[in-house]
Amino acid sequence: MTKVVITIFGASGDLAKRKLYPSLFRLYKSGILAENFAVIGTARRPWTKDFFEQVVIDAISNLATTPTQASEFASHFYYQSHDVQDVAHYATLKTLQDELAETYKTEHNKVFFLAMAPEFFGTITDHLKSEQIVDGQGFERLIIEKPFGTDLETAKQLNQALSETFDESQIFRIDHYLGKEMIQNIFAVRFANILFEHVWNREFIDNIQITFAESIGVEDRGGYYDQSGALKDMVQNHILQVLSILAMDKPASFSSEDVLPEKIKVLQSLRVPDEQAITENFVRGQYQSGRINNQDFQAYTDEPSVNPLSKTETFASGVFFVDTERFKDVPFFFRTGKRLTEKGTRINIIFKNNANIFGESLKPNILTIYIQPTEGFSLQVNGKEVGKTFSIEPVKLDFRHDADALGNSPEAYEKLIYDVLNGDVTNFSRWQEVKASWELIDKIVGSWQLDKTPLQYYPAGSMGPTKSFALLEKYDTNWIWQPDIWYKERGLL
Ligand SMILES: NC(=O)C1=CN([C@@H]2O[C@H](COP(=O)(O)OP(=O)(O)OC[C@H]3O[C@@H](n4cnc5c(N)ncnc54)[C@H](OP(=O)(O)O)[C@@H]3O)[C@@H](O)[C@H]2O)C=CC1
Ligand SMILES: O=C1O[C@H](COP(=O)(O)O)[C@@H](O)[C@H](O)[C@H]1O
Repeated sequence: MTKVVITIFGASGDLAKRKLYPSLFRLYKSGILAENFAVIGTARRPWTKDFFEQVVIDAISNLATTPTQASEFASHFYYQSHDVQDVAHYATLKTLQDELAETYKTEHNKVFFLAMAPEFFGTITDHLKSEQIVDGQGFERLIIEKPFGTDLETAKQLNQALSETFDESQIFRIDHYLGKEMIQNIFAVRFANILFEHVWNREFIDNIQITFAESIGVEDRGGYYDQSGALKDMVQNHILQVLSILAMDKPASFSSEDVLPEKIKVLQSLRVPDEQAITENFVRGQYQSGRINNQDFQAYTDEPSVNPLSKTETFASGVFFVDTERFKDVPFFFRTGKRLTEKGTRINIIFKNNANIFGESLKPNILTIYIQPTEGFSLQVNGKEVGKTFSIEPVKLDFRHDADALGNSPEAYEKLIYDVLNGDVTNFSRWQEVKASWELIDKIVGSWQLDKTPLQYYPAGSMGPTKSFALLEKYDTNWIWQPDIWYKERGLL
């Protein structure tokens, strides 16, 4: 049971309501948060404690077993109307925090969750220090949301600002993909199976394919997204984090002290492409109007808050190389985009074909890690086709479940908040990782901004521009995964 006061900046926002309150409630139901915790919610709007409690109750209504359970949980929530730019408000916050520490006997342990626009992060942490809300008593941890900067320079400035108040071990940079069940499961697949551990290298792996496909568009986030684009929104953080887990060397133990340096080593070993390699090896796309599941969708440039002349990419694809002994010259292909055929987050590890005794070319072994919407693994292996003659056919060993149907698969945020309460930084991005990934992404963004790689258009409901398929053909391979509809349209299913 953790003793703590958690202060949420941005308590009236979307993230707080959709993710944070349900996650805190699950931790409450499982007893990790019990009597000795309180939550201070802050935002500018003038809510009362009663109103805030009701907001929290509404946010957890589908998770609570009884109304009493929901209201007991919500009674731990306190609201403080607060403009983060106004120093005077921090004095009131300090008083409330000290009172709650006494009332709930939290031993002055504190967590600060910055669930607001990143431009406020530095201001908040400065005031937390100057007004002695961070006072050196108990544990003091800071959780911050993405994006961590918009390029290397702004990321450095932000990091410098945060480090005036918190040291690196106190900063938890959220990448919610690191809280996903199947992303964490990559560690188990790689290091708990002798079957994979010894073949996880350039000698046996031909290529790795990472697909993070979304069928949604930019929804109501056009303003943010148009300044960001797929590369910064999904690749700089989530895809490179996942790649670092896939490519890392075996850590001496499964502790943050051993795991994180291995991940950092991968990100620092990413080959930085020159101009020519960027043009040849990376694809940027933007969706036009199209149909998904018999529904019409408008083009990206017609979305609200998007510049009608925007050249922002809603799709990014390419190939990364990790110059380590383990993976030198093995292509790590990736693609991610909005308004693609369907939501599908998965990783395919394609093994090399060995010389065989059967006199025919065989299909490769393929390990697929399904991240969402279903979770699980499959392994394509070759077997004998049933019958009198002897021929080989690939079969799939498949283990999958629907995370929602299972109902107890903890939300990524629940797992990550649990880690913060335990002071475990393993599933958070360290500054050196962020720095290394921006160094690479800045290079590509710079080239794209000069329009050296032409923007490719794709219809909503497709799997992105044809150039993304041509890229893999250049490397004598294909995207292993396509949605069923893709095969149907080509008469292959
Ligand atoms: N929503 C999501 O699913 C995700 C969000 N994120 C990140 O999380 C952060 C928050 O996102 P989201 O919840 O969607 O944003 P919202 O716009 O929904 O919420 C912003 C919050 O900040 C408060 N706020 C704004 N200005 C001030 C101010 N000057 N002083 C005090 N409070 C202020 C708002 O309340 P009020 O207006 O009352 O002041 C509101 O509570 C962002 O960094 C975003 O990138 C990351 C991944 C997913
Ligand atoms: O960080 C982000 O992630 C979501 C996709 O997350 P998922 O958990 O639903 O796969 C993406 O839609 C959003 O643009 C991006 O900011």
